[in-house]
Amino acid sequence: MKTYQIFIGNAWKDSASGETFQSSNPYTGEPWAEIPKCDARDVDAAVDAAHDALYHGAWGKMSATERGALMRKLGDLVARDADALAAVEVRDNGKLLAEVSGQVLGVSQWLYFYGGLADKINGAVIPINKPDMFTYTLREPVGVVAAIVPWNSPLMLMAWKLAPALAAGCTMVIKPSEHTSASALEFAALVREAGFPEGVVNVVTGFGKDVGDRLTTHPKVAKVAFTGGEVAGQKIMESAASTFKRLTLELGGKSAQVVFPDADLDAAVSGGIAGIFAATGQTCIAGSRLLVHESIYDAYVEKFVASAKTAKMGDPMEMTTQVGPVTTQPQFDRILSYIEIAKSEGARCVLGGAAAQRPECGKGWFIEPTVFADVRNDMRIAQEEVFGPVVSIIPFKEDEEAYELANDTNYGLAAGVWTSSIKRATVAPKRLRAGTVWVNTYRAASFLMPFGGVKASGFGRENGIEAIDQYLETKSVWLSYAEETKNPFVMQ
Ligand SMILES: NC(=O)C1=CN([C@@H]2O[C@H](COP(=O)(O)OP(=O)(O)OC[C@H]3O[C@@H](n4cnc5c(N)ncnc54)[C@H](O)[C@@H]3O)[C@@H](O)[C@H]2O)C=CC1
Ligand code: BAL
Repeated sequence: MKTYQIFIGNAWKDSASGETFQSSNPYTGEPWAEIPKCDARDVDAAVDAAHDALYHGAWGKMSATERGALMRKLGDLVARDADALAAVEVRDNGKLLAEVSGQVLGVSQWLYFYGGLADKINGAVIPINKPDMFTYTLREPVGVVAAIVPWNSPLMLMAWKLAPALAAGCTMVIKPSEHTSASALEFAALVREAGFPEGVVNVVTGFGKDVGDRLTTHPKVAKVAFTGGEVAGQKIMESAASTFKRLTLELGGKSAQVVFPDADLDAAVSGGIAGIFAATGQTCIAGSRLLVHESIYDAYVEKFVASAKTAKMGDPMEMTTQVGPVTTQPQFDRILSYIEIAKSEGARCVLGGAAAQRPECGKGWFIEPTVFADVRNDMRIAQEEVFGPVVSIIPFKEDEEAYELANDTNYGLAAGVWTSSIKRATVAPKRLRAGTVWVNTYRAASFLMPFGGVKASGFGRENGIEAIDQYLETKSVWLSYAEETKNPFVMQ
């Protein structure tokens, strides 16, 4: 067992209560880490440290160029320790090392990119329509940011918030998921080593009801950046309302991949597999609905099942493993319950449909890659987020019907399109109501490309240059050089 401490004001501490909880390795089902169980007292200390760093400490006084340099140094340290960070993430999360390694190096990329942008944030001189006035805008940090992070890609989703927030000049309190707290605490050690002033980055661990709730109601927290489930997202919106916090919410999805009759079938099968079995289906952008044209439906289902059948399950540390365990016991139970719901609704299970009993899966929380065919879009399995390796394949006849089906969900995070027609490749992204549309590819991401959802998938955008705007306020400055004040009883 490894025992962790929380990180406040560049110092390691136990939780105020002294209590801890355990985190387990999803591959073995065994606990491996002891994590501090924080409460409102720890949150208050972390928020005070972040507030002081911004408004009274070194960070608020530092030039943007110096901030950027620190961020790039942190990026170097993450790259130096990438293997160790990835190993911690795999142990805690069960995600494949093959994917986690890329995500950890991505943390460096995000820090380099946003570090480079830090001193390119500028307001504007406004050529005002009034005499004897000089007017300009300042772009200032929004304040203390609470980053509430889920368990599916812990370090990567933390970096998507941390990098633009630090570039904007904000300070942060990070709350990782109670299921995967370790990697954020390992990362915090690098923040200190890089030489960040105390209080700029703080990490508190614990549960949504204790830590999350205090963070989202704390009067000194100006903004909450959240990735997670729809239910928690709604609660956060309600809590944040009392203190008018800015919000970015990146919630779930029920993303559709549309396979048109002119698609390259092998590529569309491979893209379908990438959409639902990568990360064991535990991604907000999982392509959990495959809408396939009726003329190629049977051929597609046959090829898809044949390909999914060969997926190698087992130890996520093995680079050849393709489907790892699900991250948490509650998630394991939830996925199995959705499989039973789908069966009871009359969906035809053509692959999997149970917990994996393979010897290579040991005592881990493994679910067989599961394929339901002949699903109707109004079934719960096609409407609700399962967050596991379970896909619904739905036939369609006309393009128009495909767009209607794809959009017929509360969510709007992502969509995929498979076609060789330039017309369809151009029309479909316009017709699909989603924050991201991939054409002849799926699940590509970059620090350069904005990411976020519409409808119940949330609002605000992470990544890309515009993500910085989510962490800035615009201040308008009016400077008069008039010789005399006009009538003071009317608007100037
Ligand atoms: N958009 C995404 O990437 C994710 C979506 N989900 C969806 O959410 C479902 C439930 O998963 P959970 O583990 O329960 O996710 P969750 O949304 O409850 O947890 C995400 C984070 O929010 C925190 N949190 C929970 N309730 C909170 C509250 N009231 N105030 C502040 N913070 C709070 C948690 O402690 C964790 O750090 C999943 O089955 C999946 O459908 C889950 C994780 C990531
Ligand atoms: N570390 C993920 C599994 C858990 O302890 O919830």
